[in-house]
Amino acid sequence: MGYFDIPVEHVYGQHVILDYLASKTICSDDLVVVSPDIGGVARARAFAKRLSNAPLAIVDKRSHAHNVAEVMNLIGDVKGKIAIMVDDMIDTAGTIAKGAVLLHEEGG
Ligand SMILES: O=P(O)(O)OC[C@H]1O[C@H](OP(=O)(O)OP(=O)(O)O)[C@H](O)[C@@H]1O
Repeated sequence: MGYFDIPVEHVYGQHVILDYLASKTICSDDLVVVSPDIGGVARARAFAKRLSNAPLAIVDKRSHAHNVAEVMNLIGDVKGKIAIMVDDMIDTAGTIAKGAVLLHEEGG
């Protein structure tokens, strides 16, 4: 698969998380799935569809100039909801942590 010269199987963990959330019997009206950046929208949307078609919200990070702090805006409504952020990887955890702060500020 690109970077390897041996056979590689891509193992998805999504069904484990979906089973866990199903075990919590949370009404889908109380959920919102959040993409922590624009690049993850398709992934988060696919996850939301599998979660009883839960609504979607998106964190839009913008930096208006080099070395200027990012401005984070939320597209969608998380107020009073259980927000589930979906991303493909964590490195420094900056993306997911800043996203969580924003969701909290927005009432999620
Ligand atoms: O834990 P962190 O250090 O924040 O890194 C993880 C983030 O980096 C990647 O996104 P990227 O910044 O490449 O943006 P993209 O997915 O929109 O291309 C990845 O999709 C995560 O969102």
